[in-house]
Amino acid sequence: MGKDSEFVPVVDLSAARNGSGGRRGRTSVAREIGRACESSGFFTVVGHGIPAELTGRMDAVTREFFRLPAPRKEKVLCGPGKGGLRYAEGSVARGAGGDAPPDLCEIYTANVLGDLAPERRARCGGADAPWTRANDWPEEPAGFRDVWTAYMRAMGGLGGDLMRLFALALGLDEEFFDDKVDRHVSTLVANHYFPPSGPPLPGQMRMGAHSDWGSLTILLRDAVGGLQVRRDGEWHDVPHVPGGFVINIGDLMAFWTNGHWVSTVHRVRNPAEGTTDSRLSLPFFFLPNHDTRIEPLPRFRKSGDRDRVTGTTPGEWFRAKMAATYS
Ligand SMILES: O=C(O)CCC(=O)C(=O)O
Ligand SMILES: [Fe+2]
Repeated sequence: MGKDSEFVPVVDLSAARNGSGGRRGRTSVAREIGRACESSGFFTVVGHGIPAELTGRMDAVTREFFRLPAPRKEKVLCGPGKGGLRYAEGSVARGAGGDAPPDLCEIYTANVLGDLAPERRARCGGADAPWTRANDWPEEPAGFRDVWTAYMRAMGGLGGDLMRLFALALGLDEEFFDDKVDRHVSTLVANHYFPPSGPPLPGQMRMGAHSDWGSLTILLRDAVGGLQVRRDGEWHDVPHVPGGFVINIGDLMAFWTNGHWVSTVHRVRNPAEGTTDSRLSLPFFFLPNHDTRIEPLPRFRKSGDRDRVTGTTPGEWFRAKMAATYS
C-alpha cells in the first residue's frame, strides 16, 4: 500500500486555487504534478473545489440509470452519430495491441459538444470523431441530463485548471495551453461494472489493459477497488482517496512532451471470486480543441528530432487510434 500510494501520489490543489498560496503555492503544486507525470502519469487530487454535493448527485443519478430494466435504459442505445448506452463488445485492450474477451461493463457516453446543432458539431471534425456525436439523454431518472451537464461544466473547468498547472510544471507560460483547450472536445463516460454472473472467460477483465488516448483523464470512482496501474511489468492498486479524483495523462500528452511525461497502462481487475459488488467509475476525458496543432514541445526534443518533427491534431490523432483499434 505504501508503495502504491507513492506511485500514485496525492496532490492537494488548495494552495494552487483562489490565489490562496500565491505564486509559490502554484509553483510547488505544479512541481508535485510534474514529478507524478514523469514517473507514473497518475496522481490523485484533493482540495480541487468540486462540491461533494455535485459528485454525490452524479454518482446517484448514474447508478439509478444503470439500475433501470434493460428495455428502459436501451431507449438511449448508442448508434451512428450519437452517444448513449452500449454494452462492451470487445476489450479496450485491443487498442494497446492486446486482445481479450469483451470487458465486463456497460457504458454510457455524452460529449461536451453533443447538445450543439448538427451543423456546429459537423464543423468539429468528421463523423469518425467521437466528440461530434449527438447526446442522447435518458428521460429517466429525472434530472439525469441536468446533473450530467453541470458535472461536465465543472470537469471542463478543472481540466482547464490542471492544464495551467501542467504548463507551469513543464516550464511554460501558465497560459500556454489556454488557447488550445478553450473549445475542448471532452467526453464524459460512465462505466458500470455489473456484478459478476459467473467466472470470467480466460483473460477477461472488468476493463482490459489500455492507456488513455487524450491529454488528461479526471476519474471519479466509488470505493470498490479494482483500478490498477502497470509499472515494470507489475500491477499496482490505485489507492482510494475519499473525495479525490484520480488524474492520469493520456497518449496525446505523452506525445506533446515527447515522452517526458508517461501515459501509463492501466486496467480494472475482476472482483474476488464469490463477491457480487458492482462498481461505477466516471472518467472525464479532457481533450483539446479538435483542430489545435500539437507538436512535441521544443524543450523536450532530442537533437536528432529537430528536423523531423511531425505534428498532429486531436482530430487526426483519434482517427489513427480508432483505425488501429477497431479496423
Ligand atoms: O474504471 C476505472 O477505474 C478506470 C476506467 C478507465 O480506465 C477508462 O475508462 O479508460
Ligand atoms: Fe483508462
